[in-house]
Amino acid sequence: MSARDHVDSLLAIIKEAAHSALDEYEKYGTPTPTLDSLDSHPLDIADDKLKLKKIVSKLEGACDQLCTILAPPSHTIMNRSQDFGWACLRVAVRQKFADELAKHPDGLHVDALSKKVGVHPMKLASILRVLAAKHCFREVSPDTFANNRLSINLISDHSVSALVDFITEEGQRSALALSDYVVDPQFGQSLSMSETVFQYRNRDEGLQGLTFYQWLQLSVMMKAMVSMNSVIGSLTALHVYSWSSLQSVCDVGSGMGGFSRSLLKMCPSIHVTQFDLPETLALAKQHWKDDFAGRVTFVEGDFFDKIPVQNCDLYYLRNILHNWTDEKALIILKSVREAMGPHSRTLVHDHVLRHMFPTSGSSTDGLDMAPKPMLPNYGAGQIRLYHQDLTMMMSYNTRERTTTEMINIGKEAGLRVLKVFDLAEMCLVEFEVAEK
Ligand SMILES: C[S@@+](CC[C@H](N)C(=O)[O-])C[C@H]1O[C@@H](n2cnc3c(N)ncnc32)[C@H](O)[C@@H]1O
Repeated sequence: MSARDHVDSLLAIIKEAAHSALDEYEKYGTPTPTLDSLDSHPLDIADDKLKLKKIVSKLEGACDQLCTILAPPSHTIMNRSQDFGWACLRVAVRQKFADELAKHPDGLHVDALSKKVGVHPMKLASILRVLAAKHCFREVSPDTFANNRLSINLISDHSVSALVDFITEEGQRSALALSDYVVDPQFGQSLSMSETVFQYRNRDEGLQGLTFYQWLQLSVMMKAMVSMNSVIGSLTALHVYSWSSLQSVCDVGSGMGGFSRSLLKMCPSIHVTQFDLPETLALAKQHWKDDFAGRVTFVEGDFFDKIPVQNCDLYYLRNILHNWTDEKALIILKSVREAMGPHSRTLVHDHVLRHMFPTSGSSTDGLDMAPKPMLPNYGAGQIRLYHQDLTMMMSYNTRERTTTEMINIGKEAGLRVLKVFDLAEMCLVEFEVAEK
């Protein structure tokens, strides 16, 4: 295929995907918002954005591939090495730019904004222009900026704002240390959870031995996790799996119970047991108070020891296995297997690694595959998945798994796979007991 053929095929994919995205917005009887709009569209807050997410993977992947084919390579490499957007987002969130601009929908000059946010007007303008060039905030007249569809997500009470605060600190610091870490004779070759990039860059601070997980203030991580789950559309799982036929669900490593809460709302006859460590459940209970009284039970325990919640219809594990090594993930699944009755099911809800090439037939590991000439894994259309994989490595010395790897660990634990559901960024793998 020539470059011209590639470009023509990519343009056709982009046109078709862009029109499908417009259709998704317009299904709600409301036009697709422009970038200047400050109103939320019903689709922005819908639980089920799976169709749009799949379309956007295609669109982002195809647009990036098209520009990469046509731009001079040095131009592309330079753009990718010099991306300060994350640092500017961090300042915007910390100094509450969007909160102040929300009081001035027609815009505020940097001289006036500077007095409110405590950043020198010249520096403020440079930071805002980096962001506005990528459509976050808009410059309405010289040096006068206003909020737009993206920047309103940075207002402090928006869940995405907490996520930006979290991601732009720890992740970026570790990423900077990565090139030294990988060649360090001790840390670079280690797969121990106590010798990650995180411990490497804090090695003079007496943190050795403390895992990233232990170090994090539980509440900070939990707040960020709630936002993360909403951004990546975790609640889509409610709409692709048949929950209404279930009566009892054990949420294994339930955290703050974000998923259980939505499940209980959607299915009035379900009873949920939240199983987690005592310290996490103590925090979770503060959030739950008496909500759903009689339909939710809290059980403290350690999934490396035993899950004392027997014979539930379903054991649900969201964001659990990926921060443990294969050896530890196997112990967790064996505990789940022990708790399961002959008709119980287990649902693993995790990110899933997609290779750059098809592994069999027309699909990679049972997942959707991008149309040619796109990379089968959607390339830049799934970049967050590869960043997530790197985050797992830098924080825990673990990684995201392919569906085949998940299925194999399940098999070793005595579970047989029933179905894989592709949720665009994450997936659900449903298991039953292998031998009843
Ligand atoms: C990454 S969070 C996921 C929380 C939740 N499933 C979600 O998706 O929002 C991992 C959870 O596993 C729990 N956890 C960690 N070690 C555990 C253990 N040994 N036994 C039970 N739960 C544990 C943590 O307390 C935390 O709530």
